[in-house]
Amino acid sequence: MASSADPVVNNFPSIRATDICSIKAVADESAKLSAIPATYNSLTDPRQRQVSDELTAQIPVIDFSLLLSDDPQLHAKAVQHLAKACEEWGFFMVINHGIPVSLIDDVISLSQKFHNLSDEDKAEFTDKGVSTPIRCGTSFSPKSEDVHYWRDYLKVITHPHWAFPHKPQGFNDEAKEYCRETRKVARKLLEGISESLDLEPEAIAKATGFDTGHQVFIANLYPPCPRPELALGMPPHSDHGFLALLIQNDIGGLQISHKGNWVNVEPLPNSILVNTADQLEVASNGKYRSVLHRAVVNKKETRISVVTVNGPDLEKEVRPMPELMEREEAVFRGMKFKEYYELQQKNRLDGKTCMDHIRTKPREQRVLLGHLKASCSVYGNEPSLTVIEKTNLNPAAVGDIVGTWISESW
Ligand SMILES: O=C(O)CCC(=O)C(=O)O
Ligand SMILES: [Fe+2]
Repeated sequence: MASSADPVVNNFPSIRATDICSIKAVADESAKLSAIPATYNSLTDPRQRQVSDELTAQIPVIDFSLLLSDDPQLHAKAVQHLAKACEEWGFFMVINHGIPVSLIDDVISLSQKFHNLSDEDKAEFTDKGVSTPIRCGTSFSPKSEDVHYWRDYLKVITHPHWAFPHKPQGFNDEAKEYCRETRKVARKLLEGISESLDLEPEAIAKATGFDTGHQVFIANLYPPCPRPELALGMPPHSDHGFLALLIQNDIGGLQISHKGNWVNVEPLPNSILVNTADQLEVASNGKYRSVLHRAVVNKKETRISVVTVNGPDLEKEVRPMPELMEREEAVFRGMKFKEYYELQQKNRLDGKTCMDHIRTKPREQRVLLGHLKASCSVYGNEPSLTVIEKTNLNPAAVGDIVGTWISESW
């Protein structure tokens, strides 16, 4: 096991993400080295590196054209598939989404070009706080972190008001088109998800102001890392809105948590990867749990991912849908989305802990964690199985909690 006492880690001068503009520049300079700064050593326990490869092929696939179908039976099938994907995985690949491949390719290559601009060229966009429409930086929230992440980011608030960097040339126009397209896909998916909860298709969008809602465009760059087994591009976390839509260059690195296992995501050609996010968990009253995910890095190649996170109106207070409350008890309290978003962005990214601020039933979780810790003389799949047996709980719920616990404790 490597630790900060490992000479391979320690022969690199200590670097804090607060003192650098990008990890890309550090990686470029250190390309021939075999070390990383100890401040980037986040995978301290080998158990955190375990991946369940056999689950990759089981990741659900949603055919978007069926969701749009005029044939009620085909549409109903698609809604059923969505329900299953949201309930069991919180993650799915969307095929036949209608977004041109050329647009996707352009957005990825322009995102890479943006990150390749010099530090001076990017200086005007340096992250000056969560409410700034355009901000670029490195890691996640460097000031609040003990350990940093091997990632540079550009984050732009693209809806309800459009803002975007004016360079490199063409980026603004292509991104505008892409953001519009992904909002359309996200809205349709949200309609299908609404239906799958026995609500009117428009119900969630209307109650939460989706049409004046918040969209963030995030371009992530993960440079090659000399010790990928020690560093993470992004730690385990869930996203803040309803649905996050992700595209990437040909390099893998996204992993999702499924029943306590980390699973590599291998996208189908031309698919868009979708994960359900925190506000959907709130609106569905905990039925569709936001998926815990992370980004791993590799030794040789630069990975680019582009995410649009599509959420409610910042001024709306999001709470479990009132129609669901006729038959259920609320497991979340309402919170203005602006407040939630700022909470999530300002702090250290830490599993799903941000949701603890709005849970009405944190006790249930603590009891579960107690069972889990007590039963955890083994690792991998077994603790979650033990907890499922002991508590008779929904395996997906246990998987989530196990994932959060793994990210907090290991
Ligand atoms: O790059 C990835 O695969 C994950 C990115 C991500 O989770 C995010 O930007 O929130
Ligand atoms: Fe994410």
